[in-house]
Amino acid sequence: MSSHSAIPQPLTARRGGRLSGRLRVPGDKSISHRSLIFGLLSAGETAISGLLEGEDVLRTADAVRALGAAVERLGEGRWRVRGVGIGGLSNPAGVLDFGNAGTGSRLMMGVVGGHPVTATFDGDASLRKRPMRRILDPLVMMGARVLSEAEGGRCPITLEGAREAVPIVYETPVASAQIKSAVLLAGLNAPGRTTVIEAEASRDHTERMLRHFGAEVNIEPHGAHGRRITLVGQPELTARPVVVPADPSSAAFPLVAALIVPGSDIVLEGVMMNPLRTGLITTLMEMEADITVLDRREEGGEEVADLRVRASALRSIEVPAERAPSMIDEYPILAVAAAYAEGETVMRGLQELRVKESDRLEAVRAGLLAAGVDAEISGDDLIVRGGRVPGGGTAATHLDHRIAMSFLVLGLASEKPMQVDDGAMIATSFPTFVPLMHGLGADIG
Ligand SMILES: O=C(O)C1=C[C@@H](OP(=O)(O)O)[C@@H](O)[C@H](O)C1
Ligand SMILES: C=C(OP(=O)(O)O)C(=O)O
Repeated sequence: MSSHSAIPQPLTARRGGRLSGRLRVPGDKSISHRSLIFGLLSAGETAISGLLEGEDVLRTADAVRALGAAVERLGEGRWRVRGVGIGGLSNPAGVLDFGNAGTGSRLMMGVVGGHPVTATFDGDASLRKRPMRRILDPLVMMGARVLSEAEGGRCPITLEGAREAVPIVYETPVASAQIKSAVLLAGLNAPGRTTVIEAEASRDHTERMLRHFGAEVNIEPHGAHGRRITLVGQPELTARPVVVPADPSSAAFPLVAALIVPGSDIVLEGVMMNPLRTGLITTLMEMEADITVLDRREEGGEEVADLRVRASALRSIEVPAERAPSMIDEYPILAVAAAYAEGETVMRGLQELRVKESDRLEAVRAGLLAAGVDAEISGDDLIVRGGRVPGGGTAATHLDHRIAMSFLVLGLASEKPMQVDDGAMIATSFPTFVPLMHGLGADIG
């Protein structure tokens, strides 16, 4: 078990003056995990810049090292991975401890599942609750064996990878980039074509990176919103430089803070605008948020832009279920924006929120109630009745970084201060959150 269960760090946010200034949030977490993993699976030296140095990603760096790569930190966000190439993994000496990270653990299960190595995956109390059958099922079809697992397919899990991985055609049971990526990563060491079909398109960073490192990937539309992705197995992956853009899921916190704190005017620099990640921006614009997209450009194979955000009178809306994959991690902070929007906001189709770092549907509802905001869960939908935000309570974070940051943002504009019971997990995805928010003028401490 990792050190995450250490002493809780309560934090309080208070209403203050307007937020202003420019900031760049750290590198994208999804791309950071993947850059290290592709570094491991490539021949040669992968140079990474802008890597997110959050705890989740550092756990992936440790695992990549344990599987045989040389991983070096050269400076802030600058890392170098000397890979072993597909087929070149070694058996790790100890347990692979992924801490709080669903992405790191699940993607690495895919890597191990396609290789003749055996590894034990574990993590903190939150990760131990998360469902892993969704990853193990396709890997078993590809020839991997689950040697041991905790009840219900949970960590700790010992996985023996396939001696000779079998390529499969797999339709994911839920829109999940983690399931898709695990199958494709296992498919890298399988002869022939591995196909993943998803009914709703999930983030495509794995597909983009496969191509960037030299693999052949074919992507076709599937149904109204889905995709069919085919990878040609056993390519020669060659080390390529990776430039990690700023994480839109982290940018979401200062963005919503600027919308709800009266008089605010900020610029978020170089935010990744991959269309499979920008559902929150679309939704906030529908809520009449004043967001101007400036200087759209390309950085490291992804579209990025600067976002100017000014305080806005938000209005409530209905968010359709099919938008969920493009803003899946942003619902907690969207619920905070909804608390400040006049009227009833309905967010549909949020069943996947129940299996994140916490049950986010329930954690958001409970946190809003603690802040004096009327919120309700109806089936898989979340309903927030916004307008007045009294604050003055404590939100329970359940080892969930996004719950912690969301309710701290809420407290920047509520009538009374808002507390979170533990801010320690913020370091998993956005270790500089508190100092960057201070830089804008926010009162969090
Ligand atoms: O592939 C990824 O990098 C991620 C996929 C999403 O999870 P699911 O695949 O479970 O939806 C997301 O919630 C997570 O933060 C990052
Ligand atoms: C769901 C998340 O991450 P993971 O699945 O990697 O733990 C998240 O960062 O919101």
